[in-house]
Amino acid sequence: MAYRIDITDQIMTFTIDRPHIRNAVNSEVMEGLEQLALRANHEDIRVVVITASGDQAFCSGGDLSVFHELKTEQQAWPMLNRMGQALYAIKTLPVPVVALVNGTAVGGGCEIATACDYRLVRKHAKCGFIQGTLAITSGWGGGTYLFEALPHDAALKMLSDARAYSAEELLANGWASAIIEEDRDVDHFFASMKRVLPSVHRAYKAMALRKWQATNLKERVDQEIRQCAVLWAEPAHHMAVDGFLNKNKK
Ligand SMILES: CC[C@@H](C(=O)O)C(=O)SCCNC(=O)CCNC(=O)[C@H](O)C(C)(C)COP(=O)(O)OP(=O)(O)OC[C@H]1O[C@@H](n2cnc3c(N)ncnc32)[C@H](O)[C@@H]1OP(=O)(O)O
Repeated sequence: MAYRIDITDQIMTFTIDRPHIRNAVNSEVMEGLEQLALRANHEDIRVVVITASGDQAFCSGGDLSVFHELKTEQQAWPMLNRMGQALYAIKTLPVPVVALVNGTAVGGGCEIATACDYRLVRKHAKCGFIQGTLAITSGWGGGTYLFEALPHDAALKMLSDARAYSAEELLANGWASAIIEEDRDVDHFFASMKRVLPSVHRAYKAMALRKWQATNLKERVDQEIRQCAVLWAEPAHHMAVDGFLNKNKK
C-alpha cells in the first residue's frame, strides 16, 4: 500500500508510504488522498494531518517514472486535474488540515503542503516549488494556494526561484507555521488550540471557506491546471525530465 490512513484521538493522519522513491505521488497515493477527503468530510474528527514515512522526504512531487509517459496536453491534463481536485477537496475540508513536513518537499510535494492550513517543518527539511527547473509551473493548485498563504512578493519569489528553501527561510517568508526540532514542538504548537472546542475550529475554517468561494478559488485552480498542461507538452519539459530520470545512467 502506498499510503496509510489512521485515526487516533479524533486526529485523522494520512501517511504517504513510498520512502524508497522519496514519497513521490503515483495514482495509488492520489486515490488515497481522494479517500482522505471523503472520510474527513463525513467522520467525527477534529483535525487532519498529512505526513510521510521516513525522515528524508515528505514528498518529491509526481512520480516522474510514471507520469513521464504523458507527453501531450491532452494526456497530462487528466492526471494534473485528478490530483488538483483531490487537493482542492482537502483544502476545503471543514476542519483544520496540518502538513507535518518530515523531510524534503519539492514540486507537487510542496503543493500538497501548501494546500494545508498549517505547515510544521522539520529543521532539516528543504522545500520548494522547483517546477521551473522542469520548464513547467505548479499544476495541482499549489501556486494558487501559495498566493493565498503568503504576501504577493514572497509567493512570486518562491515560485520564480524554483529552488528548495531551508527551514529558516521558510519560517522567514511565512510558508512554515513552525520549525519542529523535536516531537514535543508539535504538541507545543497545538497546546492552546486544544483547549478550544472543535465546533469553534470548524466555524473559523468556515470563514476561510466563504472567502475562497467569494474569490473563485476553484476557478483559479482550474486555470493553473490548464496552464501547466500546456507547458507540460513542450519539448523543454520532456528534456528536463529525461535529464532527471537518466542522471545515474551515464
Ligand atoms: C507531476 C506534477 C508536478 C507538479 O504539479 O508539481 C510535479 O510534481 S513534477 C515533479 C517534481 N519533482 C522533482 O522534480 C523531484 C525530483 N527528485 C529530486 O529532486 C530528488 O530525488 C530529491 C527529492 C531532492 C531527493 O534527493 P535524494 O535524497 O538525493 O534522493 P535521490 O534523488 O537519489 O532519489 C532516490 C530515488 O528516488 C527517485 N525519485 C525521487 N523523486 C522522484 C520523483 N518525483 N519521481 C520519480 N522518481 C523519483 C530517484 O530517481 C532515485 O531513484 P533511484 O536512482 O532508482 O534510487
